[in-house]
Amino acid sequence: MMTGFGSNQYSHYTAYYWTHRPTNVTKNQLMTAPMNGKTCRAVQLQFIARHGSRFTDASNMRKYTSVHSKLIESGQNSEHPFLNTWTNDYNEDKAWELTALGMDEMRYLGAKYGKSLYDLFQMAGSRRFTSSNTSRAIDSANEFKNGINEELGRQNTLTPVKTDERRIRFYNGCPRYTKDVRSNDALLSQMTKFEEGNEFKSVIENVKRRLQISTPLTADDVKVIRELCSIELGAFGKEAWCHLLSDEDREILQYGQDIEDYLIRFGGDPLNKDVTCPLMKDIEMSFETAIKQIRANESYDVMDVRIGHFSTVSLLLNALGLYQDTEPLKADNFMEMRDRQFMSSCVVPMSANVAFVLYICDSNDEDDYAVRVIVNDADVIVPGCGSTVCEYRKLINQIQTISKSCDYDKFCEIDTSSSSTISISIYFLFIFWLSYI
Ligand SMILES: O=C(O)[C@@H](COP(=O)(O)O)OP(=O)(O)O
Repeated sequence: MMTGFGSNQYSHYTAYYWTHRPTNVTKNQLMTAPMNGKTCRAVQLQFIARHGSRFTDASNMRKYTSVHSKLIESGQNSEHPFLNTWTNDYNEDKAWELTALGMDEMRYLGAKYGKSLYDLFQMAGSRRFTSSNTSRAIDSANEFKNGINEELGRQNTLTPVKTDERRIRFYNGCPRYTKDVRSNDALLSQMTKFEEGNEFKSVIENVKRRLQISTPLTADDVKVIRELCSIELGAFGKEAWCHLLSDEDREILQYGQDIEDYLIRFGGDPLNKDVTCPLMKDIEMSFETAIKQIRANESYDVMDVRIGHFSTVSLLLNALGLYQDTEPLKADNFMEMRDRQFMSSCVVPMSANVAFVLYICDSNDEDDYAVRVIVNDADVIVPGCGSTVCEYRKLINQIQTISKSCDYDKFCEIDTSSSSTISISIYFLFIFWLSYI
């Protein structure tokens, strides 16, 4: 169960451990970092993550039953006998909820950061935990806390989780982004085209061949089979459904989903950067406040944890300029993009996370701070930084390209000027017609 199945290309439904194996850290491993010949000391952790592995939603749970019935009625062959005994045991009360694996992922991450920044968290200072208002995000934040507490040998003394939709699911409260990106059929047409193309058709034919059935299957049917494979693996450690698809089939199915995610949740539209404004402002403010309070010798947030969703993390990574491909993901370039940077199962699996560790390098120099950026347990170089330990000013410059001049409420307004121009023209035409008759 820990390692998943096959190539683990399950896009949104990839469990964290399947693409990022658990590793051991040593106590205080992140407490120091080198910068320009100095040894810097950790003073703050900002941690932003997608919630842990979860169950699917209720409507998909129902689709499981209809696809299973379709296969049974098609007279599927005897090579997959599990289909004859499989029952849909998914309880709709569990829709969207964390699985045991998801809780484990978040506890693991909490323990990992608790251990690698042990001395930092022994310090006085406040801890901030924020999540969206979904139970999977709140539960994940609590599991992360449990992991830290276990590592520090403490009872549950950390502050409670606060919910804040605007900072965590900033993309949900923005009418312009919804209209121009999420509901933009023209933008999403690349994904639809890919699902109607030859690669996708070959997956459908492969599944039919394995089952020896002639009943037509749809793109949605094979997507449900892929989801059943990953959900059953993640929730129950069962892999029977996975045998209906090959690694190549999964790679094609993932590309279809990655096209959609690239378009609406990553680099596919310029608005995808601007919409991160509330989160980017919050990250900047958390750094700036901590630095100001450190200088004033005051207590500050030594830990600032935010737990959200796929889009929280993917939009943040895109805004930081990470995992950028030179070519866009499109319906006609599957083969060229096989080694792409933006591969959702690796970049944004369940529990995907971005850690910013703030360091002070010279307490006599007010501006001498650095930040180490760690994505899914690996150090990354943010563009403009030049190295994995980044001078604070350089990182803030990158963040400020979005946070500095953004006016989120104004940005999110839908431009009605063209429709109002049409209304005014119709009004004057009507007046003109009245005066004419
Ligand atoms: O449906 C999914 O897989 C994502 C997409 O939703 P947004 O990230 O766009 O809210 O949600 P998640 O599992 O992270 O809650």
